[in-house]
Amino acid sequence: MTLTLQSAAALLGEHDLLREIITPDRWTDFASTVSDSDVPFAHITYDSKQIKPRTLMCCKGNFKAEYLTDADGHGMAAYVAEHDYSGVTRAPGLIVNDATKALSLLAQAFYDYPERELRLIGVTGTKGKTTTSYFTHAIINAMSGNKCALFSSVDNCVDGVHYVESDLTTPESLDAARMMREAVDSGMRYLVMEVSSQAYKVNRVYGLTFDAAAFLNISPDHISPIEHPSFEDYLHCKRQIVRNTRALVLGVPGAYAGLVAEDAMIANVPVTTFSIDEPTADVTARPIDDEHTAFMFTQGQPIGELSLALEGDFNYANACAALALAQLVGIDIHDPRALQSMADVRIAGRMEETTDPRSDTVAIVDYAHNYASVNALLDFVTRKYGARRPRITLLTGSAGDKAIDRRKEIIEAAQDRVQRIVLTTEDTNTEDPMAIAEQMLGHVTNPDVDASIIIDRAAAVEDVVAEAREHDGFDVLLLIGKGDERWIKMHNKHVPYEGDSSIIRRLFG
Ligand SMILES: CC(=O)N[C@H]1[C@@H](OP(=O)(O)OP(=O)(O)OC[C@H]2O[C@@H](n3ccc(=O)[nH]c3=O)[C@H](O)[C@@H]2O)O[C@H](CO)[C@@H](O)[C@@H]1O[C@H](C)C(=O)N[C@@H](C)C(=O)N[C@H](CCC(=O)O)C(=O)O
Ligand SMILES: Nc1ncnc2c1ncn2[C@@H]1O[C@H](COP(=O)(O)OP(=O)(O)OP(=O)(O)O)[C@@H](O)[C@H]1O
Repeated sequence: MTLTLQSAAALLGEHDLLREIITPDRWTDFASTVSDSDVPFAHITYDSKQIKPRTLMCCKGNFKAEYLTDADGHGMAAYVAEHDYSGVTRAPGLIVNDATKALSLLAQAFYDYPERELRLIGVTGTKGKTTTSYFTHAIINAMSGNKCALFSSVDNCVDGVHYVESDLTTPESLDAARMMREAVDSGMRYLVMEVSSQAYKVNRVYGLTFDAAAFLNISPDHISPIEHPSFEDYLHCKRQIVRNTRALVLGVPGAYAGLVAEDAMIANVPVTTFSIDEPTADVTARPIDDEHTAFMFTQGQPIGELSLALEGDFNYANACAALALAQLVGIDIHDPRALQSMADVRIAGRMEETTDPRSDTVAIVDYAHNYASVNALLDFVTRKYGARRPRITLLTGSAGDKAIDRRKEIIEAAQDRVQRIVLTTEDTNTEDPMAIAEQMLGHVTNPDVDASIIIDRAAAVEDVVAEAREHDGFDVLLLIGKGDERWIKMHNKHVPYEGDSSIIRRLFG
């Protein structure tokens, strides 16, 4: 399909989004009466700085009229917006009820519906989206000759070769449609994508139907003025994936899993359950040794044994979800290559464990940054190292401007299970890092925990390593929340940072 003003108006009309078309001379319902309405658009964008001749400009979010001041000079052919901008442009405006929904639909049309040429897999949940996406990607690639694209919060890959660091967990709808077209043109036949609650909140996946989607788990997170006003809103947004998929993979037992199963029943969507705790689930994994270094996977009958490079019981749960997803898009998960494809998957900054050659110390760099993940990480440490009675140090901060509850929850998850807490800078953005650290310190109520603040994150990592080296005994250092990221978000900018993983590599040699 070639997108023109006429076809755009028709599409928006079909979805009951079009209010009217505004030109400087008159307002109309009939797109065909607008000049050049049958001439295809050459470009589509949501950023006025990208306008070129014959661009369809989609104005959404905190858009300001002044952004369009030079738009006519740059060749804007038309705009889509919730407001009338005829005061600053002579281009026709498609005025809509909801600009983000319009953007998603128009982007899919502009790029000729690439999602219809891909088997689409979506992964949502509070924790495990990235890991499950990587596992699913690995299985499908192994079984399809590398024909699987990936959109994740770590990076995106549209051609099976190049991985590009991503900005968002779920890309803006227009970027997603463009990357899906690139993926199809590069020969990809599958796409695995993480779907955040924000993606549904701001319509980044509006109009997309997944062939298979996973609802992994849910726990309170992402509640803040710029994300979700309440847990109810967060869960409601995540639940939208159920009615936008042809088949659902559901983690059980789990908070609200019953509600999500009801959603699926109402939407007539078949459910495949997975679990490492509930033996009656469809896909399960059970440890085969006391150390939990390998698990047996089953789906009615045994699938096989697997030892993951990514340790932690929760990663075996993520692997169950990945198997179920892959099967739903036609992969034979009983072929041993499917299971083994996950064995060596590593994700930068997740469960990276390094032993200090100079002392009895293990450092784990991980991306845990809320109650559920800190708890899961500490379960792992207890299981693996508990018998050695380690002195556990948690180095953490918490993000600024968003997910405010994490500041308390991280401390609550950790304070009765660690001996030392060092509070430091995370992506504090427009907030003062010291203020966040002090808030977190204020939540420490266990008098036995030695808690303090070292604001400079690199210095904090160096300090906890030095402390462990001086300590006479076994130490486990948990450096969480930044993974392998080489920047810290401050005042809306990415400020270069050496990275927790690379500081550990430098110190441990
Ligand atoms: C709340 C939210 O979803 N915000 C996203 C949204 O911003 P927005 O539409 O309000 O954009 P804006 O930056 O205010 O600007 C308004 C519009 O003016 C345009 N503009 C701006 C300047 C100019 O000169 N000309 C111009 O046209 C911009 O391109 C934009 O389209 O659209 C932008 C891209 O189009 C996103 O970058 C931005 O994400 C912000 C940065 C963000 O951090 N979002 C977080 C909360 C988020 O989405 N997180 C989730 C993960 C969390 C989870 O796991 O649930 C995620 O999926 O990443
Ligand atoms: N199934 C799970 N249950 C609990 N914790 C998990 C699970 N999977 C991963 N984790 C923990 O959460 C951290 C982040 O994992 P991952 O990146 O896969 O999740 P995510 O949902 O993509 O997270 P985010 O939305 O914060 O980017 C891991 O480093 C680990 O500590």
